[in-house]
Amino acid sequence: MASTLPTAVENFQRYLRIKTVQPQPDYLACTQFLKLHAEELGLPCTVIEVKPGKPVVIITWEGKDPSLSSIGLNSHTDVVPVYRDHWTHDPFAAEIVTDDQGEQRIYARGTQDMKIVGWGYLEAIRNLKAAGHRFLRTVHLLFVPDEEIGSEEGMKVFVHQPEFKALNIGFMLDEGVANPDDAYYVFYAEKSAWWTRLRAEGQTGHGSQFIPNTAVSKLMPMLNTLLEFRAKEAKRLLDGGVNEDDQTPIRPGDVTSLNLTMLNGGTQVNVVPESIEANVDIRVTPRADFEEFRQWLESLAQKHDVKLEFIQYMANRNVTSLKDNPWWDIIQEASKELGITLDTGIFPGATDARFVRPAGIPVLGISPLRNTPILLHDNDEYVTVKTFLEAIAFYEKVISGLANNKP
Ligand code: MET
Ligand SMILES: [Zn+2]
Ligand SMILES: [Zn+2]
Repeated sequence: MASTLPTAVENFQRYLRIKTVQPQPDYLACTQFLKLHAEELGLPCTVIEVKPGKPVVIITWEGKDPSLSSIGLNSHTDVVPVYRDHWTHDPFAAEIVTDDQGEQRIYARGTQDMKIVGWGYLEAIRNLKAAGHRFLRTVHLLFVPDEEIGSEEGMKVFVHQPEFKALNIGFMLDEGVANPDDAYYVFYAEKSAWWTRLRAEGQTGHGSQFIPNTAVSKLMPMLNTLLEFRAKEAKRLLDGGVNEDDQTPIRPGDVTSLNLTMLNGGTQVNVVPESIEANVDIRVTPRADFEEFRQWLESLAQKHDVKLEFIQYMANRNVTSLKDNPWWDIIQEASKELGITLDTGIFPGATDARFVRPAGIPVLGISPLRNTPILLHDNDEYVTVKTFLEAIAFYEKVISGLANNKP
């Protein structure tokens, strides 16, 4: 039996169906869609091309006192690729399927990361506006490109442009991650992504011979050392100890993670490869000594005659303090009223907040996903309709509070 879905859910499905999937996101369709909804809302929509074909879409709801600093509601529009064969549902159909608990699940790439956030903001604004509210501060919805590939033509550049400065953002919300437990995670800092390319060159020859000095014999020992380090950090997390400096329990943001994500080399099975390349996704916790860790990596590379290059490198210690932070107080108050528990920590991945915090703007990362398995970048990514509707209610409360924060 077909049940009627709230319009908000149907809109969300439409947003999910836009293939903003890397490496060739359909930003054109996405921008048109956002413009259409801005028009429906009666709100001005500005499109700023950070680089040709890389649009930042800003929907603005002006406050009663536009001279006050504004509220930025940030979300990226791009999503990561899928392994289609491993999905049981079309990742871009946004099909709704009822699960064993009777919950309606919306399956689509980007449901969790992070279209639920962007669309949650938008539907919250729609409801608030329809209810006749008008707030003190201006609210800007920012839909930004290319976060999933490092933001080189996204927030990383935009944050330095005059158009960003003109938004006069005093506080920003961005993404977090789903929590299998009954609380929303709130992130005040994040780990630094060091995307590392390792390349070894060596002697080639016949695959039947014991060729000395091969590329593989150089790279492998280095990779093995890295994987040992990985196991040590994983164990530290699993053992459930405490952080030395402040005695808080060790969480994913408090350890350095590392994954060998790409391995390339070789031309034919019986030819010893002249070169081999490994890409390693390293996420360094802000609790680590960046300089010391970097030196360790570089000395390892040197020892094994491996070339090391950082394709993405940030030594980011920027933290949004939760002490004496009125924005945080407002979020806590709103959550309390809704009976939603918050759990604070350091984000294990990277978000656009790492470019915004250094501009002196406090940013908190929240994805309103509780009692939800972590499926970002994974197969069969989904959120439930119930979760999406709760997200809208959460943002309504939070946005009202933030936008009415008296100076
Ligand atoms: N958000 C993505 C990630 O954490 C891309 C960030 S670019 C370092 O992998
Ligand atoms: Zn994301
Ligand atoms: Zn992501």
